[in-house]
Amino acid sequence: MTESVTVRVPAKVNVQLAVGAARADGFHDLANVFLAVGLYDEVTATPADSLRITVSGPDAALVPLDGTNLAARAAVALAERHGIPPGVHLHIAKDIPVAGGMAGGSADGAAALVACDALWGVGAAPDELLGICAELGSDVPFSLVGGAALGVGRGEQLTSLEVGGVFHWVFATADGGLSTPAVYAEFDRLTPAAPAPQASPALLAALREGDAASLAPSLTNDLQPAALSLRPSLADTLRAGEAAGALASLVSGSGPTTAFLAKDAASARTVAEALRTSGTCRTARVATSPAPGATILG
Ligand SMILES: C[C@@](CO)(OP(=O)(O)O)[C@H](O)COP(=O)(O)OP(=O)(O)OC[C@H]1O[C@@H](n2ccc(N)nc2=O)[C@H](O)[C@@H]1O
Ligand SMILES: Nc1ncnc2c1ncn2[C@@H]1O[C@H](COP(=O)(O)OP(=O)(O)O)[C@@H](O)[C@H]1O
Repeated sequence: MTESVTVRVPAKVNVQLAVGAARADGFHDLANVFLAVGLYDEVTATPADSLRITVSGPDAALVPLDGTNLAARAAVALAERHGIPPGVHLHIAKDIPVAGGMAGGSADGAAALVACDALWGVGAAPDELLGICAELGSDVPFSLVGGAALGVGRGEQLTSLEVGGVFHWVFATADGGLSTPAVYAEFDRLTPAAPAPQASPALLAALREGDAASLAPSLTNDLQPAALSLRPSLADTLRAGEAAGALASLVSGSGPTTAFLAKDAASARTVAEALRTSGTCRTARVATSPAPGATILG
């Protein structure tokens, strides 16, 4: 019997997040251009008598260990469909900021699904895995596939996008998270008549070309004013990164992590160092994109 399976899964940044009006079901229609970035969690699944979650890493204390953890929900969803008892120990080695707008929980859900599928020998088809991901959360399907994709509907209906080069990023993390529903509610308050969301052709072309200078002016996040309204100090972080030479800055998804696009690896290191000493963030990390989706290691 397989002893354990480890799956590595990336964080994401939304290079365009166009948000429409709230729907009857409470979700918002999106044109959500996801880009996977090379900051990773690893989820290891090991046989156990019952479902158990453990977490390591600097933010481990912020992660729920009960059935609300997206990794636990993924294991239960797969087990129920296939009539398998969900006996598994899932260990999450957490490096993605928690509640930071980088889809760390979604990443763990996708990783746990792939790990349990392999551990239990289920062999679910990719479409079944994607369907389970969409039930777990709007961002979870993207964590499974990685790379770059346009997400429509609530963000779960994906079309893969071509990326023609490597992009260099800096991510400034903040103390304390922001709640995704609270940021969407603030968006509704600030945007009484949101137009239908549309992906930007210029942005898609810049991704295709792999050209950071063309991507920079196209980066947009409709949730940014709402995140700044709830956390005004993020404006200082955005200014600090731009002053240090970033080509562009934006809030990552619902925040409060802020993302800075750099010209190259050396510029990314300079921007990160300036942010670390600026006093406007907790820390700053460099990462490149695109990155592969949930991948079994070894
Ligand atoms: C904003 C984004 C951008 O990619 O991510 P984060 O920045 O939080 O990581 C996503 O839309 C977050 O997706 P995810 O975190 O999976 O959300 P879900 O679990 O599906 O939904 C949580 C809550 O967010 C709101 N929500 C989410 C997606 C959507 N299209 N419209 C919404 O209004 C709803 O209030 C919903 O109850
Ligand atoms: N495996 C997980 N890792 C992190 N948070 C999780 C996880 N499972 C559930 N959560 C819950 O999801 C919330 C949002 O976390 P996260 O996915 O990291 O942020 P975001 O939605 O901003 O990208 C957390 O505050 C936590 O309560």
